[in-house]
Amino acid sequence: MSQKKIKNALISVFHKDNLAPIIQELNKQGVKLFSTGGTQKFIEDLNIEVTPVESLTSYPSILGGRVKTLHPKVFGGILSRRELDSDIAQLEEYEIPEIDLVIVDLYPFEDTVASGATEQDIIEKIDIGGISLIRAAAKNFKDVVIVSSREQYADVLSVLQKNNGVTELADRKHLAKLAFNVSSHYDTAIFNWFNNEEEKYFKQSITKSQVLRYGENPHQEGVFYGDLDEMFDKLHGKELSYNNLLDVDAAVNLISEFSKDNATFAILKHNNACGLATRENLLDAYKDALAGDPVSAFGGILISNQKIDKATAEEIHQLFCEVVIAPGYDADALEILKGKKNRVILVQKPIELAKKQFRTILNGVLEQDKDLKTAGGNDFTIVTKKTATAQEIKDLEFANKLVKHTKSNTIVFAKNQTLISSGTGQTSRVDALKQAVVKANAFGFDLKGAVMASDAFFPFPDCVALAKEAGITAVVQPGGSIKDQESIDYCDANDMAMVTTGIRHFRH
Ligand SMILES: NC(=O)c1ncn([C@@H]2O[C@H](COP(=O)(O)O)[C@@H](O)[C@H]2O)c1NC=O
Repeated sequence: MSQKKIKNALISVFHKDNLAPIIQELNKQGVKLFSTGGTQKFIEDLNIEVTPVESLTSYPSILGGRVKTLHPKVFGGILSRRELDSDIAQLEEYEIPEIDLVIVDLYPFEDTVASGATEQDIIEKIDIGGISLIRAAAKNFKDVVIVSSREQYADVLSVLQKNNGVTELADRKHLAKLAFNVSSHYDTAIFNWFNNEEEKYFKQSITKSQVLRYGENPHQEGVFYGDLDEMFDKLHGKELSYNNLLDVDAAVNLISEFSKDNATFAILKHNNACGLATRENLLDAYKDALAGDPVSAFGGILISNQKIDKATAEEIHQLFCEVVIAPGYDADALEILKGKKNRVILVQKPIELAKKQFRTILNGVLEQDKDLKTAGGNDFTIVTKKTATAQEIKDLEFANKLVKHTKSNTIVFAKNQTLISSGTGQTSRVDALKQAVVKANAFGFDLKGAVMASDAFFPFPDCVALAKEAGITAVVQPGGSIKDQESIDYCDANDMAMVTTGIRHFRH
């Protein structure tokens, strides 16, 4: 029979918030309530009759709460198949009541780990009875309703109200699916807490998702697994697409390199910056970022490290751009930016970015630590006779931050805290350099006095020679080539400064 009326319910929840309405509804419908210690007290405080689970099991809660519902009288009532005469006969024989509804909210394992609790506290927050109740009730969804999270209370309440406690098979099966989502997520979190040794296993569980319009191209389906609301407040515009999300990721990672004390604006296309500038004020930072490559900026992703004001918004509004990201917007600035219906406007919340990266390859997954190292001026080793000037050092730092967030092979030219041009994602470093020169020339930039950053070492002195020809006066690179000295000798012979960082920034 697909329709079931609830007669008996077992309620055992850690967080008691939002529980009252559902308890009151069950009471109204004459459902008999069984419950564990704290939950029982909560129900009693509502002046609602409740039977302690101990009087069902004839056992007290023991071992400090480690065993309270783990008993055949509880699990028999949940797992019995109502259509099987032998199961029903056994329930009668052992005086086990059928339990048709189970509400559980598990011990907060993840929050406990995140709080920096001791190992013993964490272990005590591994819920055993609750997870068993969830799995048992979900397995027997044909007869039992399982509510496995506080987030489901509102939906379940409206189903109960609508049908006076009668549930449909489809609803119960859906709740069973949600229950296994909860239990598998919970066990993944526990496993990953243990999974810190040499022998690694890949297990991730993300319970939030967003179906995207399509993937990278319209013929590909796409889904984002994660919680965008945790990172951004979306104030305006259409849904973010798969490609938008990749650009947004690149943008927030790039901008995280720059201190909020100085206004910095970046424009990205296809995950690479095509404009970046740090200035005294945001308007200038935006204008100079745009000047870097106004052609590529069309349809780009814009990100600022400071609140966007009206003057900057007026300039941005002239440009067709897909997404604007900032820590905030002045009210008049926001009104201007909302002037384009589809333009996505995001407020970036101050949350920490993930420290691990995963990507699928072949028939598996690659994992690595995120590239979180950035060399500052103090980490630079000057390897040439000529020292870089104070301004060049600032520009070298700037260019080196940028190179780290650009597809390899890459060469970045910068001057006065502005991206002049870059060569991105080329199969040879020389080609990346040539591309950067062509782009700088195309937009009328004078490379005289500009600096150059390279994501990896120079295997030959050809790059510094081409850079010299273009007008570059100082270079930053990781170093480490067996032929480093040839590039250094070239710089020494040609009045150029070179610094090394010891940190390679490949980005494949
Ligand atoms: N040990 C058991 O048999 C057991 N049965 C239910 N729990 C959990 O106990 C909590 C509720 O406890 P209380 O009602 O006493 O506040 C819930 O998070 C539930 O998942 C148990 N605790 C942990 O394993």
